[in-house]
Amino acid sequence: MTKKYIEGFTRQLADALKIGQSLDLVRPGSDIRNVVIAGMGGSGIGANLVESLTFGRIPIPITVCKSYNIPQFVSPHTLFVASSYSGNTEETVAALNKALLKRAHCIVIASGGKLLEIAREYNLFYIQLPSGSDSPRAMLGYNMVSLMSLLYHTNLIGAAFIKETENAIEYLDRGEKGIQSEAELIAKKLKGKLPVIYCDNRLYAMALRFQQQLNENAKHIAHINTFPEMNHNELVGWRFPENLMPMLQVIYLYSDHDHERVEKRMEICRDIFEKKSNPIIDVIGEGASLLEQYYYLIHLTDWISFYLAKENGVEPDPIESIVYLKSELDKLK
Ligand SMILES: O=P(O)(O)OC[C@H]1O[C@](O)(CO)[C@@H](O)[C@@H]1O
Repeated sequence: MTKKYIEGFTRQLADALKIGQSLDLVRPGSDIRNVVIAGMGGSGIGANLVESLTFGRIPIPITVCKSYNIPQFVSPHTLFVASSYSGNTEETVAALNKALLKRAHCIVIASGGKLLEIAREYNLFYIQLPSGSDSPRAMLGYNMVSLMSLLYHTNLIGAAFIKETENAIEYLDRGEKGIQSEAELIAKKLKGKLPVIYCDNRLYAMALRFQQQLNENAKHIAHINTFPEMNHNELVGWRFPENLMPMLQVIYLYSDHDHERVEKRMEICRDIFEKKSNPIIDVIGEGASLLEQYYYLIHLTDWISFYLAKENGVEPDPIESIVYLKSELDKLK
């Protein structure tokens, strides 16, 4: 993911809002009983983030689908969104085809490819994203805002996300320099270490985005887990292998929506982790609402992955191992 996309994150959000506001979606009606969003990698993470942001706030379940298969419950009462920037990712295309067979209410988000062909063939509603990027992970702003716009136009969420996105754009633009310097400092601390990202379960999708960006941009392995679940298992594993302990670098991600008991748990565990490894890096979401804090954390952690790529002496854009994997898979078709 090239630098210009990280720099352009707020412009992307602003553009995505315009696209979202101009949608002329025929409402599926009140018979929608669940939402399923299919997407992989850089296009799937937007679904995780939106699912997490809406958790406890919308009356029907959202399920994220990251495979060739779809849940058995998909039916004409399902709002099924197939999201793939290229429109050609085989798992997402397969999932959409299965949802069509189940007569789900299908919608496509893509810049082109097979998904748009299917959308046109079946007369599905679609959001066409601007083409030109070869990194779907760089289009997260479009992806998230498109998904929230769809939920808004189908009456599943209110309009608050629009104002919150506008607030975040202003806040991030004002704080850009500070965000970059903080990211650079954190990246230096991560060099040569295994990042272990912990947070409240509420921020799971955010930790996943951070992990994926470290993987693809910095070519760096990372581990994530959430509180309180990790207190019931992983905590006990903080003993072996002994020679790995000094290489672990714990990063705590925070939002002000973290559960108060989780905050206490994280503080008790701080001592345990710091005795075994390095002082914990605290990364705190800034902004008034959870969505604003998510945008802040996305932007900051994108920059961390960019600076860690620099520290590692690699280009953030290419994903050679994935290209190799896909070419090998193609031979087996
Ligand atoms: O958004 P798309 O085009 O479906 O791509 C999904 C994922 O597939 C890849 O293009 C390759 O696996 C990733 O870079 C990307 O995150």
